[in-house]
Formats: sequence, structure tokens, C-alpha cells
Amino acid sequence: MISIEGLRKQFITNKSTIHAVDDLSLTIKEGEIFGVIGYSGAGKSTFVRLLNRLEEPSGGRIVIDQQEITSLNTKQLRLARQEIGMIFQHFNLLWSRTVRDNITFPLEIAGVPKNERDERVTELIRLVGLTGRETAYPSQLSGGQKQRVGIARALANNPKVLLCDEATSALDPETTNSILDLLVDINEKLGLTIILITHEMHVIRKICNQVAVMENGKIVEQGDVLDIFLRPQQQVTRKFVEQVMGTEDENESIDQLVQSYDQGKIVRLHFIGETTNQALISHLAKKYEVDINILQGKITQTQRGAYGTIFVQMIGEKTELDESVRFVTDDTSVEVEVIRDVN
Ligand SMILES: Nc1ncnc2c1ncn2[C@@H]1O[C@H](COP(=O)(O)OP(=O)(O)OP(=O)(O)O)[C@@H](O)[C@H]1O
Repeated sequence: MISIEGLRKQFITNKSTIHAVDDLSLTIKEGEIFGVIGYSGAGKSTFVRLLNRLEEPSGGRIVIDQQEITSLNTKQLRLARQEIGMIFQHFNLLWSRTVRDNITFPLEIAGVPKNERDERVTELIRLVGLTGRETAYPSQLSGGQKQRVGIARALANNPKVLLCDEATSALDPETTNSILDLLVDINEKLGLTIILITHEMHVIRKICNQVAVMENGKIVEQGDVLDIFLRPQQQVTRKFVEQVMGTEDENESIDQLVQSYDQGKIVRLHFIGETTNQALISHLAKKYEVDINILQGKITQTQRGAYGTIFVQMIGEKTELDESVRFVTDDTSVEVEVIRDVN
């Protein structure tokens, strides 16, 4: 759906030249929710604004749905932008217009006849869950509701791609989750390709299939979200994974655990993405004569299933313990490491 080659953007100030986006190449598949994460100043906003040429590239090529965006003239670009919706951190709504009129606005510009517009707006209001709020003004809406208007407005002309520029950064955690759920819902219902930039790894974890990590205008690491959680290569990526998983030193040391629990086996279970393993603990306790004591750990959910590590103490007869470890090793995708084996 989207192909980007050697994309560059320089800002020349009187003191220096800033390479905000520096030779960036990327391919994004149709229907994907693609996350771009980076710290402030990494170049994320500039990158996303280059995609619909809100910023003019200094070099490189952008192709969206077989159309070369970088070679369009002003009139062609205006039409092409109807295929690329965008939502913003601060919503960018028209304060003098109601919910309904904000959503109607892009349809007016596109020259859609009034009766068609009305029908489409009603449909969009329903899609984003704002039925009943049609006549409210932005000042009367909560942050989450404002972003829902932003989303409806961005979808008005049936775009193929939705760009999200820190769309949940101004929202509280609960509202963030409801907006992220809405984005997933829209992605599934409409098959829309979504590019989302953020500085929050939990946003990536919750809804993205693929992620690219940006630093100094470049993509330093990229891949399937679960793989990035499992094997972050770059220091900056490890820091982002720690936002969700915590750091190693936040956890009690393994030595301490082993000393405190002097019976049975101490086992580390590493969940790497299977959704079917969520009942693993109760399954083990039913299938074998073992007691399982959860000691420490953290599991989080990605779009591809559970990821994380827990430490457990398993108590029982040696044969039962060995059998249960064998079961997890051979019959599930959970990785097992026996840390201490008293039996
Ligand atoms: N119009 C501009 N003129 C000069 N420099 C700019 C301009 N826009 C962005 N920059 C610079 O380009 C770099 C990348 O900025 P950008 O806003 O894309 O980063 P970001 O990752 O989105 O960070 P943030 O989340 O803080 O916006 C920064 O050094 C920024 O100061």
C-alpha cells in the first residue's frame, strides 16, 4: 500500500541544517496498523506530515496505492489527500462548528451533494459512537469525544490510509484505550491501513502489527511487534520495551527468589505470543499433581498474543514435576527454564 524510498527532510535554520528525516525507506502493507515510535525530536511528526506533503520532502519518493505522491502537482495533490485521512494530537477541530458540521466539512470541500453528505455524516457519527452529540460544539466535548470527531472527519471521504500523529497523547489512559479500540475496529471493519506515530510503547503493544523505531531521523529497528518485544536489538528499542515490561532491576533478583522459596522447582516461564497458553497454570494444576505458586513476573498482551515472563514455584513428587515441565516444553510454545531443582 505504501512504499517510501530514501525520504529526506532538512530544515535549514540560520545556525545549522537539521536532518529531521534522513534517508528513510519503508514498506507498509495494505490493512496493516503500522506504528512508528521515537522520542521527542526523532522526526516522527515530520515523517508523517511528509506522507501527505503537509511538509515538502527535500528528497526521496513516496508511493501510496500506486500513486507517486512526491510527483503530484497542487491540484492532483488535493485529490490524493482525500485518500489519506489524518488525525492530530490536539484534534484540530473547527470550534465554531458543531460535531455534525465538523464532519461535514471535508465532504463540502470535496463537492459531495447535500443529501449524500447528510447520509454519510450520520453513518460516520454512528461508526465513531457519537450518536446524540451531533449538535454539540467542540468546547462541550471531552477529549475522547473530540478525537472521535477528528476520526469521523478523517474518514469522511473514504480514505485508504489513516495517519495518526500522536492521536492519544493528550488523553488519559482510559480514554486512550477507548480511542485505540475504535482505531482497531475501523481497521477491521473498513480494511483501512493505519500509520500511527507515538512515543508510548503501550500504544504500539496494544494495536500495532508492525513497528519501526526512529532515532535522529532514521529508522534504527523495525519488525513485527512481538519480535521487537522479544528481541529488541538497539538500546533505544530496549528502553521502549522497558516502558511496558519494567526494567530487570525493578524485579527481585533471581538469587533472592531461590533463597526465599526452598522447596520444589523454581521455573521461569517465557510466554512468546500464543493466545492458547493463557490457562497454562490452571491446566498444569489439573493435569498433574503439582501445586503452583506464582512468585514474580509480568505478562502483557500484543496483537499476536501474550508476551512476558513469570517465575513460579512448583511443588510435588519428582515424577509429576518432571512430567509437567516436559508437557510445557514439548506441547506448548511457552519456553521453560528450570532455575532451581531441589528434588
Ligand atoms: N519547521 C521546522 N523548522 C526547523 N526545525 C524543525 C521544524 N520542524 C521540525 N524541526 C526539527 O526537526 C526535528 C524533528 O522534529 P519532529 O517534530 O519531526 O520530531 P518528533 O519525533 O515528532 O518529536 P515531537 O514528538 O517532539 O514532535 C527536531 O529537531 C525539530 O526541532
